[in-house]
Amino acid sequence: MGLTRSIFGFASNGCSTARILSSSSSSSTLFNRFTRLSPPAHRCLPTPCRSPSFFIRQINMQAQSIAARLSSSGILQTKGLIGGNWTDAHDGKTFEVSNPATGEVIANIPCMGGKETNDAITSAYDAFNSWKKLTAADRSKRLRKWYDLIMAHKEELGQLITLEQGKPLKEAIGEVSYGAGFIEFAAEEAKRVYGDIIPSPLPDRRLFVLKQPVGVVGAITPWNFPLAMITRKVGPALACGCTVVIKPSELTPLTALAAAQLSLEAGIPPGVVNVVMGNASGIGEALLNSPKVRKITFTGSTAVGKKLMAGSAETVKKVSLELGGNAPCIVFDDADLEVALKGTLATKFRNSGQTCVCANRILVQEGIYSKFADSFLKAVQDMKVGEGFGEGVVQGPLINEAAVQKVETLIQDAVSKGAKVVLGGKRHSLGMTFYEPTVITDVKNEMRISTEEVFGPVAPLLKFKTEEEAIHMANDTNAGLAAYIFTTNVQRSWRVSEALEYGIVGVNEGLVSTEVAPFGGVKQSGLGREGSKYGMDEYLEVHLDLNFATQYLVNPTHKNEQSLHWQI
Ligand SMILES: NC(=O)c1ccc[n+]([C@@H]2O[C@H](COP(=O)([O-])OP(=O)(O)OC[C@H]3O[C@@H](n4cnc5c(N)ncnc54)[C@H](O)[C@@H]3O)[C@@H](O)[C@H]2O)c1
Ligand SMILES: O=CCCC(=O)O
Repeated sequence: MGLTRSIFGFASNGCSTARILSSSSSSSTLFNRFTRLSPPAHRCLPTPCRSPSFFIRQINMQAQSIAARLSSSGILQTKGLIGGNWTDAHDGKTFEVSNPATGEVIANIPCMGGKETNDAITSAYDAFNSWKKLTAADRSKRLRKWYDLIMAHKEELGQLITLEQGKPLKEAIGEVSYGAGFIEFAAEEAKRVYGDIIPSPLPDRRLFVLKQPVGVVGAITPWNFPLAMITRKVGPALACGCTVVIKPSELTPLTALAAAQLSLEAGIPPGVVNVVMGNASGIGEALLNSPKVRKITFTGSTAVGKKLMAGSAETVKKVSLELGGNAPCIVFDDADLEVALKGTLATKFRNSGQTCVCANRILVQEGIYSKFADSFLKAVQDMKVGEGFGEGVVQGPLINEAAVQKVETLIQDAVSKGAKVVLGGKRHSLGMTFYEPTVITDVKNEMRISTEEVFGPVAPLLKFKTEEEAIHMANDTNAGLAAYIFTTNVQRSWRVSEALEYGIVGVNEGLVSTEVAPFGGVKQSGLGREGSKYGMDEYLEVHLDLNFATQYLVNPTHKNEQSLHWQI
């Protein structure tokens, strides 16, 4: 118990469970390392003590001071948010959130399930009635204020992301700006939810098309972008007049809770934004089963997305799915080598390769293959791996042990089928879930490393001869999220881009995500789009008002003598 310290500076006491959780440094680390393998639902534990619930155990000085600053800034929350109230689980259970770089427990969070989710749905349903009736200008102002607050807390939110997700601080702060951008864009777009007036076939009818908010939205998000994957949904949902129940990943709930706290400060009324987390399947079932939830918006794996889509059928909910990718990155002989290298490195190693739009297969034409491979190898060799807060670090840890094991399995499979590891290919000497930046050559499109999403810092190089072969290889997958091509031939750039069966194609560009453009996939990479005006449509229903009241404009004594022809 002696080593257990809350960031508020006093030792917790009287909590037998806390004692169990805070055993010696090494066993604590080991415990956390392995518990991150299990589904969060299985990690629900009795609440260790009444308050505070935010602990940092055996942390290094840097993490400790970051935690203290985060706490004193008041944006840190460690309970669920239901109807504007910070809430514990009804049975007092909690689960641990830990730092993937060190295994240290950062916080104990209420382990919520179906009951709390139903409460959150009720709150969101009640709040919907008044939120949808605010003027668009009013909703816009509050969203703008939320954006401003997030940007004002950019550094702290970035630190929080690095603490719970592991990405380098610079990238984490970049995610905050990127994520906030979706709220800023939605704040502007809220004022432009236009309808239509359709020319009527009859003189005394008017046909108005109104756009109305869908209703209560269940938003389920992954751990790889703990803020941006939430704002990309919640910004437009709120702008359109919907209310939300957010279920962030149990691996990274703290950023979601901090963002929710800022939404309250921004004047977004209680119940409009709710956050529950803990038992993913219990929460999912409650969201799916409730007829009050009219929309499920999900970002995550294709397997879970399919389940949610099937589960939405019973109550016929609208569904948006942002699922896994298998991005080909095609480098043609005529590519500008510098541009191709820069773009490929950016798309491959962003977030330690844990991005749905990361290059999963790097297809290089035979004429430039050796030159590209040599330069690529040199650049990857220079990448600094370490804890996200470390100076000059460009690659942090993977999210958990399961992620490392997946990478290992895919590499073993590729090597057993003839691929060669030319760089890395093993765990990093830093231990934990750090993995060496890796380059593999002689990869074939049939290997598992090409057909499955790697989600790690592994660059598989494949060789191709012709443009047709490259297009065939690129499209030979069930996924269809992002693809990249590098060429200086303008005709080819158009031709190949349009032949690729993908929602997004980067041409001489490795970073394709922005709030002003539609983001989303085709085939099994998903349904719908996020960002831009298209992202707004996902939260709107089309309402037709076929209005005969205009008879009184034509002639006050006018009789309904004419009908639309299909009613005759
Ligand atoms: N297309 C995109 O925009 C996009 C963006 C980011 C991540 N992703 C994908 O997400 C995956 C990585 O994220 P992940 O590991 O968190 O994915 P995941 O599918 O395991 O989990 C995503 C979310 O779903 C929840 N969940 C899991 N089972 C559930 C259930 N039965 N009911 C309700 N919720 C459930 C999780 O707790 C989490 O909050 C990758 O495949 C990646 O490509 C896609
Ligand atoms: O992981 C997928 C989302 C990444 C992005 O928005 O660029």
